[in-house]
Amino acid sequence: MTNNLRVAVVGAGRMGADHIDRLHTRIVGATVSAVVDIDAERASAAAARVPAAQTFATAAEAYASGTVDAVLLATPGFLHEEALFEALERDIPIFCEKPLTPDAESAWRVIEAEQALGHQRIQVGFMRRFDADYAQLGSIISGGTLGDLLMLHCRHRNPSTPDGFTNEMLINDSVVHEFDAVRYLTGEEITSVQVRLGKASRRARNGQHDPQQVLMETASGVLVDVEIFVNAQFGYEVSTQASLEEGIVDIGADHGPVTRTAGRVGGAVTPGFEDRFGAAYDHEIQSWVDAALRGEIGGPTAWDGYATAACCEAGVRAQSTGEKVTVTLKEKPELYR
Ligand SMILES: NC(=O)C1=CN([C@@H]2O[C@H](COP(=O)(O)OP(=O)(O)OC[C@H]3O[C@@H](n4cnc5c(N)ncnc54)[C@H](O)[C@@H]3O)[C@@H](O)[C@H]2O)C=CC1
Ligand SMILES: O=C1[C@@H](O)[C@H](O)[C@@H](O)[C@H](O)[C@H]1O
Repeated sequence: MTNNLRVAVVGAGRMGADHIDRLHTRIVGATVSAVVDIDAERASAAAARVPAAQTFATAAEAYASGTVDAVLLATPGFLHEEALFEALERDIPIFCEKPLTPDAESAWRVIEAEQALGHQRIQVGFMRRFDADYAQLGSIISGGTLGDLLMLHCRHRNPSTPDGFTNEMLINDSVVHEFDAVRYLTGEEITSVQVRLGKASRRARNGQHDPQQVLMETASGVLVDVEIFVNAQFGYEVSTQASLEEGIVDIGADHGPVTRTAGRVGGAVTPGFEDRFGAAYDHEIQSWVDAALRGEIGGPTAWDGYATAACCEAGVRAQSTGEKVTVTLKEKPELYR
């Protein structure tokens, strides 16, 4: 067995370039052997930092080069399904940035393809599971010392959105993280999703109604509310307050020194997800590489991708109806139990 995973990174945009940098500088046991992007300039710019990496316009060309043992997909979510099939056909370790796919039907097709392979190959990029705050909250909840979890109050605020970030993407690209985090923290599936649209910010673009309030219920009745606000200007915030029978727990406050001087008190606001979740991304990719070298996966599965895609689909429907939409999942296949 090799002790160096040669990785092709497909999609060298904001997230792909960040993963290339971490694979090249901080991750042990892997090298970036190929950078794939339809935009040749982007591919070259990202590969320039990694002398050993070749650039390609398509994943197929990278695979044909014979230099690829595993693939990291960081193209937009609507392109993941086809790329996943292509990689599953080669039976190589796959790290797929979230979302697995944007809707339940396409996610289920991926599940079926992985089942046909007979073993798990896909790890989905829900990095919050690798964040220290989330892990600690998870331990408090599962440890039971504060009694049962009753409610979760979540805030998910981004400073602004890139061009092309649609109203559906508030759910499919942003709240998809809360869908996974809620499933992770409660150990339960989400049974319904409702979206409330109130007063909108004048900053919202591309047909977005921003902010939105997303309400969920889990199988045992835990109630969750999320403020998703993607043009919040001030900076980045992903924080949660958990109400348990015997106490309240907060995670996700800005960290760093708080200085009191000249009659003022304050610290720095987190600018973006790269800073808030930098360590979590490092842990998730290291976990993927370590597991891939053993022929396993090291994090959220295609089932997690499917279950969250079903929630996204319900959320997008709820955006237009305002009604509570039930989330119905197919039976969990043996491969994911
Ligand atoms: N886990 C997290 O916190 C985050 C995850 N993401 C996810 O990462 C993925 C990429 O997002 P961003 O980097 O923000 O997007 P981006 O738009 O910055 O980059 C996407 C790249 O894919 C390339 N591309 C498009 N079509 C392609 C094709 N057919 N073949 C090869 N390359 C192609 C584009 O030229 C671009 O360079 C998405 O799935 C997104 O949801 C994004 C931000 C944070
Ligand atoms: O995944 C991410 C982005 O795609 C999304 O657009 C942001 O809202 C999230 O905070 C970030 O983690």
